[in-house]
Amino acid sequence: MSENVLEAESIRVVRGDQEIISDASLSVPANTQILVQGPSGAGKTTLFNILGLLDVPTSGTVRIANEETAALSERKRARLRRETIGFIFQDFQLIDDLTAWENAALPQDHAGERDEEWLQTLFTELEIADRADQYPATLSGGEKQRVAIARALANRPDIVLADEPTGQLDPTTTTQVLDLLFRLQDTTDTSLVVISHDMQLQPRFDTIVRLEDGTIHDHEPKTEAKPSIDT
Ligand SMILES: Nc1ncnc2c1ncn2[C@@H]1O[C@H](COP(=O)(O)OP(=O)(O)OP(=O)(O)O)[C@@H](O)[C@H]1O
Repeated sequence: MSENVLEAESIRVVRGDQEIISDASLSVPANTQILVQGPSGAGKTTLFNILGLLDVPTSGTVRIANEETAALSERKRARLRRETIGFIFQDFQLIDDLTAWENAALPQDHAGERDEEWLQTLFTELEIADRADQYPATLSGGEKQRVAIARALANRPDIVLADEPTGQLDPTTTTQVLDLLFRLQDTTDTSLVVISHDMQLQPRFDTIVRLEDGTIHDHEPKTEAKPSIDT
């Protein structure tokens, strides 16, 4: 049995006549932080969608919780996604007519079971307990992203995938949101995979992977954590 929470192997993605990802492999061990960095147009969002089971590759395999996902029905993929992955997006993707609390509870509601105590812990840790009844339109960008972090962790996922999570935040708010995200990542034993073009995020991560022209070029592990990347 592999100890990796996610393994992507030989991923190739072709859309129309364009090869967006040529041959990318990524292993994500439990409780690690990985930054996938690359310039605009490198294929980061495409890779994010593949790793998060939101899209399927042209070829290659994605295993999550040791489950090979290629042959799964859309229903089973959705269930695996809900049970094992939390998502954070650049534009927050909160639902306007739900309160902060209701937005964060959505993954639990989809799974059929509310855990109000865990939600309360998340809101307290993220310092938004006093914002629970507010609607997204009345929240700042940093508060919206903290609600999105609560939503990502609501079902205690093995892995949190974040696509440019600080892209709409100013530098001070970026620091605050990342501090909270890393603290929760550590206390929940979740693996965090952040996809971003922002070079300033680098010093905070155990492992940095570069995605360029659809290919993963190298990785720079800074600690004993052992994510392995092959090109
Ligand atoms: N469905 C699609 N059909 C055709 N081309 C696509 C499709 N999706 C993405 N592309 C192209 O693939 C390339 C990579 O896109 P992607 O959004 O994954 O890059 P990115 O690294 O996330 O870029 P950015 O940082 O600017 O958001 C781009 O040239 C894009 O136009």
